[in-house]
Amino acid sequence: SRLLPIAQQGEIILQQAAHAVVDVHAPAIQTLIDDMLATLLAANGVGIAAPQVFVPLRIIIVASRPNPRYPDAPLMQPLAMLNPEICWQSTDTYSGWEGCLSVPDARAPVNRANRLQVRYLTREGERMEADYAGFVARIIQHECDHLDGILFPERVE
Ligand SMILES: O=C(O)C[C@@H](Cc1ccccc1)[C@H](O)SCc1ccccc1
Ligand SMILES: [Zn+2]
Repeated sequence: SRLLPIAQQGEIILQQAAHAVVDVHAPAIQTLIDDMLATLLAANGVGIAAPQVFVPLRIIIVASRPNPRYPDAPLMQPLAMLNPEICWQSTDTYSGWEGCLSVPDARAPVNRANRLQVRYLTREGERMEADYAGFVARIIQHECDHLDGILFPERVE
């Protein structure tokens, strides 16, 4: 895997909507997922979206782990979600600190839905639908915002 450059706030790619993946099995897609994972881990992130590595595709990786701000965050195997769609989210929201690999040195409290249901394709092309809550739901909302060109400072009230 390669470490990819991470787009910083101001790059137009971060403000654009990304395109759906058509062929999940394409070698270039599989390589991109591996490179996004390596880049995410090297940057100590808990999530990353393809536009952040200058690729306008609807691919995110969710990789929650306990961290100073969220010591009780679940430790999970990094999960690639292709063409993710949040198909339901709770009206109850909660505020939590967020950061962003594309907005360095910024931390702010953001209100996010506490629970959600997301439909996506796995990297093997399997259709999945799953429920998430808490910090993992927060990461998913943050990453799906990236796919629509939205950065977390735009969510700060
Ligand atoms: O830039 C990104 O998308 C990755 C963010 C993901 C994130 C979303 C919501 C809340 C926290 C993080 C990076 O992981 S920022 C680094 C980080 C890691 C753990 C906790 C907070 C911030
Ligand atoms: Zn981000």
